[in-house]
Amino acid sequence: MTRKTGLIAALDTQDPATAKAWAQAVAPSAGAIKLGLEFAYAAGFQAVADVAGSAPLFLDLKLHDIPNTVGSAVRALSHLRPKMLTLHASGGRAMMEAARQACDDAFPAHERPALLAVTVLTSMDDHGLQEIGVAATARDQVVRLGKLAMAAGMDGLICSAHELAPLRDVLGDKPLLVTPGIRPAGSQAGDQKRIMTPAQARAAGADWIVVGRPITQSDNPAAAAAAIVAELAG
Ligand SMILES: O=c1ccn([C@@H]2O[C@H](COP(=O)(O)O)[C@@H](O)[C@H]2O)c(=O)[nH]1
Repeated sequence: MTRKTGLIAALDTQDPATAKAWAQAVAPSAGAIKLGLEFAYAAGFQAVADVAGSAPLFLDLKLHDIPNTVGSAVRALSHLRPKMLTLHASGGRAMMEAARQACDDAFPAHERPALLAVTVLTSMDDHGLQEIGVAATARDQVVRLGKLAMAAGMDGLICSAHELAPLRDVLGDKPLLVTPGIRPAGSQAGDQKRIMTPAQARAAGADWIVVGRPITQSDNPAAAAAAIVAELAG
């Protein structure tokens, strides 16, 4: 199956004016903008709504709490009409099912966000997993949590590009697979551990790649985003 891989630009800042400027800069290239914990905590949800006004919103709040609280949080977020919303698969089946139910209740059918379960953060490697008591490799843990998330009714998964092939082998074409940890050749990995270039992620079968600092910390965010999209098309 041939996939078209889209770009989601991660706008990690605390400043609404900066986020708006970046959103405008990447608008010709990005299929969605990602606002997450840093921006929501610093600027508030009205600012999230303002910045997202003109672009599809990937709301990366990585919900992780007891089922009742996560379900209520999904209901409380419904006015933002995100295109995608994240939660942690490690919160377990009942938590994800509560999010699914809340989403189906609180959103009109044609405006339901894709619920995406974070499997293993792309900043973690096998050693980092061992430190928190997970003996499995990152790859095996991603597949284990990916299967659980899809059984709990999630629409897709957040994973690194390294796990795309094993996930497709086990879960097929249905899940929306979204990969942060993307670094164009020559850019700094920073805190990301499981990385690939945009072209490698596309070849591996990503539906979306998420790119933040290589765009926002460049001298020209519009050109950086356009170069990534050109790499995806090439
Ligand atoms: O496993 C995950 C889940 C989410 N993220 C988010 O993606 C962006 C990546 O930003 P970069 O600057 O390109 O590293 C960031 O907002 C994370 O919160 C992730 O990196 N890994």
